[in-house]
Amino acid sequence: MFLKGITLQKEKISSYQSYPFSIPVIKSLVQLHINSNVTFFVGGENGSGKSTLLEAIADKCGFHTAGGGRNNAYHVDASESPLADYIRLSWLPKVTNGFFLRAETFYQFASHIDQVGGANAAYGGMSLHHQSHGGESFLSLFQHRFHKKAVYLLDEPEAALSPQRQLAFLRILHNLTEDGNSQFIIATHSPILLGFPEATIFSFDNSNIHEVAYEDTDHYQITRGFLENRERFLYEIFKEDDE
Ligand SMILES: Nc1ncnc2c1ncn2[C@@H]1O[C@H](COP(=O)(O)OP(=O)(O)OP(=O)(O)O)[C@@H](O)[C@H]1O
Repeated sequence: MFLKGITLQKEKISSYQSYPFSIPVIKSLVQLHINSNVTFFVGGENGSGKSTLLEAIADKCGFHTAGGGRNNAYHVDASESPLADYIRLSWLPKVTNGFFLRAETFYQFASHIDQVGGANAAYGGMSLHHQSHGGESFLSLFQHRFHKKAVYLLDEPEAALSPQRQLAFLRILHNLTEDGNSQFIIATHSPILLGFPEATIFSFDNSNIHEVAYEDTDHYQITRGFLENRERFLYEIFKEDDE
């Protein structure tokens, strides 16, 4: 583990009226202690601030905020992270290797790798575009590039992964983190990814960031309820419309 904590430097903030400080979880953030090699950010409600915080961490790490590593300043407009200047990262030890990946920019990222001749061993020996759709190239990236002491920041990686590939991704996550050489922070809505053992899950619901057990997440409970009794579940939600 490398990144141990994130502190909001409140003394620098002059107003909480506008983005990003108007987001409840950012407003209430003091310090977030990271204590696992795999940390998840979840929020039942959309727009709870997960991407905002992840992007600020990426910016602070020096990663391209459109998604990518330090040397991947490819042409997708990097968004300014208005939060980055207001957070402090605590490291032990500090690492500079790593990667920020956003599902929606993965396609552009694959193009960039093609352009710079990146279809080499680091990416599985073939163009990412030629590896049957996003899902496979995505896994190829994890398998071939993620092997150094590094911190990886992933925003909804499940968007490019089928359920089987999410399981394959869990195996890669296991292999990369068991020796402590890699650290991941992942914003996700996937009940499969969240099931990674010994991960810490931080919920962004109810206006503050707090740790939750896997079984207590909405993602687990809703998926379980749905799969266990789909007919009943659907009856209940359709009934709400009819009332
Ligand atoms: N650049 C911006 N300027 C102003 N408001 C923004 C900006 N980016 C995001 N927001 C708003 O900030 C809030 C938090 O957004 P964010 O994308 O961080 O949430 P999230 O938890 O990642 O959501 P989701 O689960 O839908 O991906 C949302 O209300 C969003 O509309």
